[in-house]
Amino acid sequence: MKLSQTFIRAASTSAKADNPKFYAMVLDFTRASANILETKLIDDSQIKIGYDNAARSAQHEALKRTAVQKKNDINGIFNHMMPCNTVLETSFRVRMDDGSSQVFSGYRAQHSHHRLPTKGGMRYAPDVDMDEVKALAALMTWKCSVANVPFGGAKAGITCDTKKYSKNELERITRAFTQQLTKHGFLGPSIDVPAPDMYTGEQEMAWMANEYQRLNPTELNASGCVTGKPISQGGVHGRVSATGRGVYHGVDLFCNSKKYMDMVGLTTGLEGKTYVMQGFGNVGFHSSRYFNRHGAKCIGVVEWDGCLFNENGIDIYALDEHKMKTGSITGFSGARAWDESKEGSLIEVECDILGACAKEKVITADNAGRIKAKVIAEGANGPVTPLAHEILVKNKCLVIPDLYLNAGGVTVSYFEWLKNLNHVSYGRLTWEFTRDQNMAILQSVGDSIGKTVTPSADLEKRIHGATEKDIVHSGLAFTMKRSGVKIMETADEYGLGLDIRSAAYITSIKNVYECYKEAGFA
Ligand SMILES: NC(=O)C1=CN([C@@H]2O[C@H](COP(=O)(O)OP(=O)(O)OC[C@H]3O[C@@H](n4cnc5c(N)ncnc54)[C@H](O)[C@@H]3O)[C@@H](O)[C@H]2O)C=CC1
Ligand SMILES: O=C(O)CCC(=O)C(=O)O
Repeated sequence: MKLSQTFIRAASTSAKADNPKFYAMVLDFTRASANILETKLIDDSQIKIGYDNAARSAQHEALKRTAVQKKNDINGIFNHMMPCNTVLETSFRVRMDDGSSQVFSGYRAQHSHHRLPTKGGMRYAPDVDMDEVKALAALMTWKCSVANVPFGGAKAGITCDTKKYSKNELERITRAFTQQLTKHGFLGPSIDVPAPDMYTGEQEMAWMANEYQRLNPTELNASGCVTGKPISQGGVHGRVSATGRGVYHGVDLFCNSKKYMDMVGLTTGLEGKTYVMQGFGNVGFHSSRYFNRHGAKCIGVVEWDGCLFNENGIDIYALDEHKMKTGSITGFSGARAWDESKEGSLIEVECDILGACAKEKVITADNAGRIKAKVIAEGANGPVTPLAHEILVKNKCLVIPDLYLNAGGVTVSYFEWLKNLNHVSYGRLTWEFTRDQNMAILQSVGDSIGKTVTPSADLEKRIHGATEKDIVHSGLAFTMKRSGVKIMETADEYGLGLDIRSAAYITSIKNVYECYKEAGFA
């Protein structure tokens, strides 16, 4: 039963070359799920809910509305949730090392203000444009919502090829953009908080934080204007590897579900599974680290300038060293070069898991039918188009979607932001207290049995309170597990089978919808 004509999957309109505009593609996924949710929301308003629930009076109101009125109520909110709320496009001039100057285009899109600050990374790439930034900002809203991270979504980008600029030039570009964001009200710990994304990292975040602090010298919480900073600038332990670590937790959760593994014809667990990794940057490398640590084997790596294959397994640490030294994965001696012009695309080889950790729109209707991996891990944002998604689900491939799977980064960014607002690192206040308490317990046990009880070597290691790293890792693992289980429940409730993307979007849209509905009109 489809009550809404408003949200119709638009994939068919982008069928010809399957190269949809990125923002249209995210809208397409969102609307398809909003469509499914709308029907359920209308039906659900007939169900009796508990007495102590604040929603009860609202539900009584809803019971008086006709189906058409309810549909209009819901669509009124959905229509507000779809577009980007505010966007900034700015051009700014930067002095180059040789004394000349160059003009750059920078963008920031804030998709949804239902929670503030808005949050999302900042990328530097030659093809960055407003469409891309808007798409990524919208994805951030759905990502934060599905992971229960209390931010609205945003994203920034500068159109530039980082390989062409010196470190000093990159610093001036970053500082100039920070000035633009600040001047136009698109940056601040309570307004909008960027983080790393493609071709940006701790260094760019440090420059941004420093420039913002320079412009706002009396702002107490200034360091919370950006996350992903180095520890010395108020960063948190574990942010650099957080996205990859989250990718591992999400993949591990699904790979340990007998139900999902039966659906795709794999045994449970990560142990012994083979994988190909596309994109060997921050997300790809750290995902690989955790996959390997839990027994999976990397047989292929795909980068923009070359591919590597070794069916016996690639030493990803040695490869990382090689990439750090040479700037490329090519020429690595621990695997053979894979020639895509003769051997076909490496992402299409036989393997259990394909890590899509490079960029958007890499799996389209043109190659989706040839993908042999049983699980696709969307570490990147938007790697699969809507048409490709339909083909993959039909071919019994489990696509673990971006909005859930790569939410580890923003989750740990949330922890960093909280640390900045609290002005104290995690664990500092309880470190000694926990040790004293544990020693007192051992003393008490010893007194009651009349012996001296000393801590074992293992207990000695953990006798203090949790470190910042322990807390961050545990908060991340909990978040990924809780959101993953919730998505699985939604998939069951709506009978979605392997369409986990729709399950994640439905879960996420519902949270944002409820937030807007209960907040009322301004
Ligand atoms: N860094 C983070 O915390 C998060 C990143 N993401 C997403 O993950 C993806 C990757 O981001 P990062 O790892 O941070 O960027 P990165 O810049 O560290 O790494 C990207 C890697 O992909 C490679 N690459 C670029 N184009 C490629 C192509 N056509 N084929 C194969 N490889 C290609 C690059 O050479 C680079 O090694 C992006 O979609 C980003 O939006 C998502 C969530 C958080
Ligand atoms: O850490 C953050 O705030 C955002 C990370 C990000 O850009 C993303 O998840 O795509």
